[in-house]
Amino acid sequence: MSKSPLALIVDDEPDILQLLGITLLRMGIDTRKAENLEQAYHHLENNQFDVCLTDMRLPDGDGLELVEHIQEKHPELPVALITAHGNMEIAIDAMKAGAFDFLSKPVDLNALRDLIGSAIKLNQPSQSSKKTTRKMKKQLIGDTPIMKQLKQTILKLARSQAPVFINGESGTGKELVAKLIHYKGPRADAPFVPVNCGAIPSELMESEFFGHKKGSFTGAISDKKGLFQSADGGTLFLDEIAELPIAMQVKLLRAIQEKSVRPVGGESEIPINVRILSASHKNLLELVEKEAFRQDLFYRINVIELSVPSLKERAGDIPKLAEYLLGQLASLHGTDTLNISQQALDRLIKYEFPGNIRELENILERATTLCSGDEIQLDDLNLPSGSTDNKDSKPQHASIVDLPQRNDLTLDEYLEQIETAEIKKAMQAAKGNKTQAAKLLGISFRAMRYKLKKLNLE
Ligand SMILES: Nc1ncnc2c1ncn2[C@@H]1O[C@H](COP(=O)(O)OP(=O)(O)OP(=O)(O)O)[C@@H](O)[C@H]1O
Repeated sequence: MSKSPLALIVDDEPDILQLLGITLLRMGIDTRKAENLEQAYHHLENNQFDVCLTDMRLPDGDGLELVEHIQEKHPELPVALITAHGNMEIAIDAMKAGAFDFLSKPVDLNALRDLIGSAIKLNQPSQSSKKTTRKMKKQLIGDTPIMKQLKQTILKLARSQAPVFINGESGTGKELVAKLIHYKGPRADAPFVPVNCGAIPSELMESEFFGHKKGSFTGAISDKKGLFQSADGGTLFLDEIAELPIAMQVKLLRAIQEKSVRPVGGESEIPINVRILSASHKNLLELVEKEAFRQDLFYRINVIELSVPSLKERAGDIPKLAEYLLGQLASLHGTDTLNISQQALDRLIKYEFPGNIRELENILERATTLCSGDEIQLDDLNLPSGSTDNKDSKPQHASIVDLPQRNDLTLDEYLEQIETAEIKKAMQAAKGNKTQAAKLLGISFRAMRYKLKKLNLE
């Protein structure tokens, strides 16, 4: 028979210790109880725990000290803090210090069960890793020091429930990193729900995020679950979070803080248990300073910030990446994997990659089509000549070239012509992907949609 998991619970109020103990016992978890730090340290020395739950205020110190002690002496042990209601600052500090999660007082027993359940799963990695392998078809390739460090951080963050903000240039792999954090953690069996915040029309946002009730607005022909509910038990990945309109930022903050949502037209709140990961290629702090992003939401989602390096910063990974991506293309097309000539590889290593790995993928896909033998040659890459190793040069698709003659066009007509040409070029470079094309042009997805419509380019 396998042993029951063991939890350490630390609180100076005997009633609370008893309530926590009974709840955990009903979950099949044994407990050791401590009323202060000294007793907690003693138990930690003499037992092998699966999870620790501690109150913030203790007679001989505070819960943060215990979090730090555990981080140092027992880094594998998930520890969660119980904080006074509404004291988010301490909860955030605790997560930054390495706490796995937090609970607010009065402790909601359902939330407690979810939290303990997730923590216990961390010690049964075999199940999740099988799942990970099945669901993660893509790998994070790279073994330059900066990538090795990133992979280690991902594993550490996967064990925590802390919100993580992933920053990095477009196409660097932010979504892939978010997926790994999810699939390598205790939520791997529940959904990973990605959402591009720039791609939802603002009038539909509330209903997309929180769901709606039948008849709550024209077109609401049946009840609909929102993204939060779809991600229940799992992870909601808010990509391009900087694009969220301010009004939606307020509603999002509320949902994250209250851990519940109210569907449009609904009467009651629905509790949700979702980990929030977010990403943007923009500098959120700058947006906070310009008042384009709410500071309170920024602090809430940016408990931990993770930077994904650009491809330029890890050019040493290009040969391995090229080999891996060519393998992926071959299995997609059901063909043999193409090789790549040394000359072509050298050219790629020198190239600037404004669009990072997504651009490398596109270049190799195009090269695969153009290649007539079994080895990709320099010409097959079809890289813009003169682009490149020169740090000051601009990516081809982001610069205005060959300005047309204005002749007798009005200024507006002339500018429209240039705009049309640039948008077409970006759409081509992005293979028709509007989000990507908008990024290349440095405009929001909404602006892109508006322009495509206005210029009749759809
Ligand atoms: N280290 C890597 N190894 C292998 N493939 C990668 C790696 N990083 C990114 N990719 C691939 O590159 C493509 C772009 O990655 P992803 O969509 O995660 O980037 P992103 O930073 O989220 O982009 P955006 O800012 O445009 O949303 C994906 O197909 C992804 O699988």
